[in-house]
Amino acid sequence: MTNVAASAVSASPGPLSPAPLSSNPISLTRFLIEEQRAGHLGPDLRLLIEVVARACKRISIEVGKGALGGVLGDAGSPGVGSINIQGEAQKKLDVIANDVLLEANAWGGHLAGLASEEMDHSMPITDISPDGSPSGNYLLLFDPLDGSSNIDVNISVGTIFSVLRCPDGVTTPGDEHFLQPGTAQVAAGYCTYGPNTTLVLTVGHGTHAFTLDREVGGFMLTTRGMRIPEETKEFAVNMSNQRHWQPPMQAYVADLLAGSTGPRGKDFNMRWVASMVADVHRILTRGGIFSYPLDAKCAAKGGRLRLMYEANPMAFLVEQAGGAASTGRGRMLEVQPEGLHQRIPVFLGSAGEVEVAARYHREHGSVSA
Ligand SMILES: O=P(O)(O)OC[C@H]1O[C@](O)(COP(=O)(O)O)[C@@H](O)[C@@H]1O
Ligand SMILES: [Mg+2]
Ligand SMILES: [Mg+2]
Repeated sequence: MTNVAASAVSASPGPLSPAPLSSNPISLTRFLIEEQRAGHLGPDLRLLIEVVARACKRISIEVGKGALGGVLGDAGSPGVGSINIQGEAQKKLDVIANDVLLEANAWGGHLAGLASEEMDHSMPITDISPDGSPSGNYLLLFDPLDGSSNIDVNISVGTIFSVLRCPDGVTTPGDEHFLQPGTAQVAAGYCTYGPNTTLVLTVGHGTHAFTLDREVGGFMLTTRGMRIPEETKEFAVNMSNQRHWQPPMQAYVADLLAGSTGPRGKDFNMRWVASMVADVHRILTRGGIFSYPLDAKCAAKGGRLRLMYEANPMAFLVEQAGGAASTGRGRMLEVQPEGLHQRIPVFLGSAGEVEVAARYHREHGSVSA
């Protein structure tokens, strides 16, 4: 059978022609089987990732319903609302996405336990599985819907996840068993629900992107081995927090803003989606630095972003794409977590620029969290 799209492309070569469509796209399933054959993951982890990907597909459908599906707005009853463990108002889609991930993983997620940004404590799978037994040896952590503040205005949101091993001999894991440094992650990924739905994944052998083919109903490999350029002229930060920043961040951003007239000797552009998934996806695609530093507003909590649900999985993905991830004081993945919902300052993206930000932290006084 002729691939009509491919032949149409090849009939009009030229500098503006899109790349020819592959006539034989690689599905997520086939990719994972190839990774298993290469010894990069075992069958249980492969199936666990398939379950999470299916859940993300389901969340994508829910997000896509928008105002027509009654999924926008706050969770809870009108005027009362619902507050999560983070002290943040929950959106209906925060709750829906969390429920989708819980249900998917209770029915065969190959897990011993899971933890969610939206839940006070972790949950052993024995509490939710149909037959009351753990179904595997892994621990799954997720931010079911990242960028909640963007849901109602139709801007990209996403799901972030991280997979750890359940410690040997533990069949009913508690919160303490999840407190492993990011270097212990065996897989991490996110799914962005934007103009298209893209799943970005690492099992420790590169970072790869899959786009949801809505006609086929599955994720197809669209970028094998994402690479973040080492240098950049683009930064992402919530500038409205500027007056609350500490001296190192004040100095760093002042020099970025000074551009070609300052010590950096080049002009920088700024982007801020306010959905970490979307900002990180841009950086994985074309480079840049993403930062959420410590500021006076979040200092008591240790930072704004969550170590276990946001910073660690993104740090793993970024490092696997040749980038770097830091707290400003050290490598993100080496932080020993002290709490399931711990927060942390984040600098990640192009390795050269992350090192520059870390240097400002070394040279302009210490960060106090
Ligand atoms: O409100 P701000 O300061 O722009 O913060 C935006 C940050 O908060 C987050 O939305 C937090 O995620 P949640 O929506 O999961 O709470 C990040 O995605 C994003 O980088
Ligand atoms: Mg989030
Ligand atoms: Mg969230």
